[in-house]
Amino acid sequence: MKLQEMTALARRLPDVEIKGLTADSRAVREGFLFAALPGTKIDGRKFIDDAVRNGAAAVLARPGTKAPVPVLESEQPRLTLAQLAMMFHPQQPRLIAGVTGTNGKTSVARFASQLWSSLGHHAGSLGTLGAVAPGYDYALKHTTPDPVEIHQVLSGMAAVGTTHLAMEVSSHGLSQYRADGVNFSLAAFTNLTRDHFDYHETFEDYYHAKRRLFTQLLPRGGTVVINTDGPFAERAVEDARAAGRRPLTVGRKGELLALRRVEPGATGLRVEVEAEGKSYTLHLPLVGSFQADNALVAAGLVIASGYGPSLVLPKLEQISAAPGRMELAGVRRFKSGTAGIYVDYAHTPAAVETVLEAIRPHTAGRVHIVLGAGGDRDKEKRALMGKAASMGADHVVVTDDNPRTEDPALIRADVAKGAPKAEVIGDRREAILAAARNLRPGDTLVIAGKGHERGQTIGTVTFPFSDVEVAREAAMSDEAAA
Ligand SMILES: CC(=O)N[C@H]1[C@@H](OP(=O)(O)OP(=O)(O)OC[C@H]2O[C@@H](n3ccc(=O)[nH]c3=O)[C@H](O)[C@@H]2O)O[C@H](CO)[C@@H](O)[C@@H]1O[C@H](C)C(=O)N[C@@H](C)C(=O)N[C@H](CCC(=O)O)C(=O)O
Ligand SMILES: Nc1ncnc2c1ncn2[C@@H]1O[C@H](COP(=O)(O)OP(=O)(O)OP(=O)(O)O)[C@@H](O)[C@H]1O
Ligand SMILES: N[C@H](CCC[C@H](N)C(=O)O)C(=O)O
Ligand SMILES: [Mg+2]
Repeated sequence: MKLQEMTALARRLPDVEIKGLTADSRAVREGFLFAALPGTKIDGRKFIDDAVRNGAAAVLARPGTKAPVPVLESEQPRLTLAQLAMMFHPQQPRLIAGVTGTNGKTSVARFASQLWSSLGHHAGSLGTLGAVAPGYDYALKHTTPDPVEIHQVLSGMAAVGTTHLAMEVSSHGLSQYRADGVNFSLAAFTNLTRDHFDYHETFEDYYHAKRRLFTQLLPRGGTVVINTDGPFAERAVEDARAAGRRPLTVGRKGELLALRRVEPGATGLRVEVEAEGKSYTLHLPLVGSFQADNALVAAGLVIASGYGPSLVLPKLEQISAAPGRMELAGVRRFKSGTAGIYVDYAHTPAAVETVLEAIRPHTAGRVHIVLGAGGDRDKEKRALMGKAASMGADHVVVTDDNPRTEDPALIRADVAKGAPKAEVIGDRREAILAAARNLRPGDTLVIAGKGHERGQTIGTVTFPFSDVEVAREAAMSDEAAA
């Protein structure tokens, strides 16, 4: 495509044919535009020469940058890259709902996609679990990938016929303009609690990044579904309205969908929801009362896409949880009862607290938790996660999550600061097996932090590892021994 057709910023440049886009000099091929971005670790302009050697035909960079090929100057190169990527891959599913918030994005995206499918649409989701739709399955390294990958994926999904897409938009993604070229028709905000304070300096910064989705990326007049039950819900409603967007609330104080009651039962949640003056009693096949909040946000999105509550709400009775979210991965069987082993992706203090609260009604005996915290991420959340674990569980085992390039023992020590009575077992498999051995009839074990992940990153290498598989092993070895 001609650079001049892609952006007005190119009007004074020689007319260059662009064959591809990338922000990574190592991925540049003949005829590519290389975006030299100011990074968090290093200035991308250092790689201009490498990019040109690899065949770059043009460079996108801040004004004043020198290069041996034409330079497309932009004050906001990340934003411009997103716009170029959108021009380069113009096809997108017809209806895209962006979902943001600290916890619950993946769950909401999966639920909304399932609801649209049950209404007969070719629907999909994009986020932590990859980009998935009928005929399309693509793994992603990030919850919200870089704009070039986003637009490749969106056009791929549109090409297989996807019309309805629920897409997670992380705060990193929002502050780095990764999703600024996406044509959002709807947005959702789940909640805002502590995470990523290694990246965002304050709660205020973190919230400002999140709200970009519904004050800037969502077009004026667009609808944003807001869960009323988190600390930033009221501000989100006010800010959406002030920016000319239309907030629709769901939750205990919701106006569109009012959650009147949630009762955890043996086979799921019994919930009562009021909509348009009518009351619905529904059985959701989900574990964890927080899933009722996520289910209502998803239902809100689908209603906002043009369906009545009486059609949408009953469809919630058929939804299934995303893998690794309160997933019953194994059951230890005893002569006098059972003990369930759940795998959950709780990796923030609020998620640990929520999950332990949610599991208590399913537990006649003691609640056990195995958890760690990721390396090269928010350090301050670690002791808070430990504290939430020691407050909500009767027995805590602190172990490794993804240590990445940090010393695992120091991460464990940080978590244990909040849980001084915890057992500490570094090896994650050993920690899970030890906690499972401790179970008695009526107990439950929550293995927190890694959910669906299929690997453990130690240093810069990712080794195969699955909490679900180890949980099964823990339960099966027991059956064999019985
Ligand atoms: C902190 C952060 O978000 N960093 C992301 C950011 O990197 P950066 O721009 O800061 O990169 P940098 O290392 O300073 O390098 C600067 C530039 O030089 C380029 N470069 C570098 C080396 C080279 O040889 N040639 C070259 O061109 C890089 O491609 C980059 O454009 O942009 C990169 C390209 O999009 C991302 O891969 C990278 O994600 C890092 C690896 C990461 O771990 N990100 C996580 C924290 C993340 O984004 N998580 C969110 C949130 C998940 C959640 O909801 O919990 C997510 O959406 O997944
Ligand atoms: N509505 C909620 N309120 C509080 N905690 C929640 C909620 N929904 C999910 N959680 C907790 O957060 C964990 C992660 O859920 P989910 O994967 O849906 O969130 P996410 O926002 O996509 O996370 P990520 O930021 O990693 O993409 C769950 O396993 C659960 O422990
Ligand atoms: N998307 C989240 C995932 C955290 C999962 C946890 N297992 C960890 O490694 O910290 C992040 O990048 O912060
Ligand atoms: Mg997610």
